[in-house]
Amino acid sequence: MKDDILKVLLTEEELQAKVKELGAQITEDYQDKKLLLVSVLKGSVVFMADLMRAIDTYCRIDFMNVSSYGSGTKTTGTVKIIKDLDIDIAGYDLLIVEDILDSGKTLSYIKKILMERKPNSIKICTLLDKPERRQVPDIKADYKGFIVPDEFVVGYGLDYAETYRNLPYLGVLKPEVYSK
Ligand SMILES: O=P(O)(O)OC[C@H]1O[C@H](OP(=O)(O)OP(=O)(O)O)[C@H](O)[C@@H]1O
Ligand SMILES: Nc1nc2[nH]cnc2c(=O)[nH]1
Ligand SMILES: [Mg+2]
Repeated sequence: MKDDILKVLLTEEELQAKVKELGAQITEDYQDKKLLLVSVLKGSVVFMADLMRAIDTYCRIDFMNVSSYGSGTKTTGTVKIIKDLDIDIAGYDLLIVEDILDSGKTLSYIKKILMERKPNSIKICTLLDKPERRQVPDIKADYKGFIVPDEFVVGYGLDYAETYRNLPYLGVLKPEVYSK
């Protein structure tokens, strides 16, 4: 698997340090709130698992599965709900946890449908932001780890054709991997 990586963009240490920083900020901001962390499957699970342990205040967690990329590297533009939340979110302070904000279609769709359910507040925490590829201009992250260049990145939860999610770092694949 390592042989498929062209370059490492963010090391395991850099990722872990940033997650600690984000967790500390969220801990401070949500002291007197009813925090519900909403992880968007599957990409955000690795970040979510680390982030929730870096947060030192009361919180609950829930998961939603939405998919728009299929097995390719380009958004299909259509976001589908595959699994909805279990919890009724009325009265909660939601923090949507995402691995990457790219075209913005996934997060703008999720934010819109969750706002209709009248939570107390909704904010977005994304580990990665790829602003050069944005198609929905008004979607912004309230907490952001790193800005990444316009390249398809894998690892730390992010996949190519459902593979590479288990890499502990973030990297870019060699071009020949896509023609396999
Ligand atoms: O800003 P966007 O262009 O919408 O892209 C971001 C979304 O794309 C990926 O999910 P994907 O739909 O590939 O599913 P996955 O999380 O299961 O990999 C990623 O995890 C984000 O959720
Ligand atoms: N794996 C992966 N999924 C994405 N979804 C949106 N952008 C990306 C990306 O750069 N990599
Ligand atoms: Mg995702």
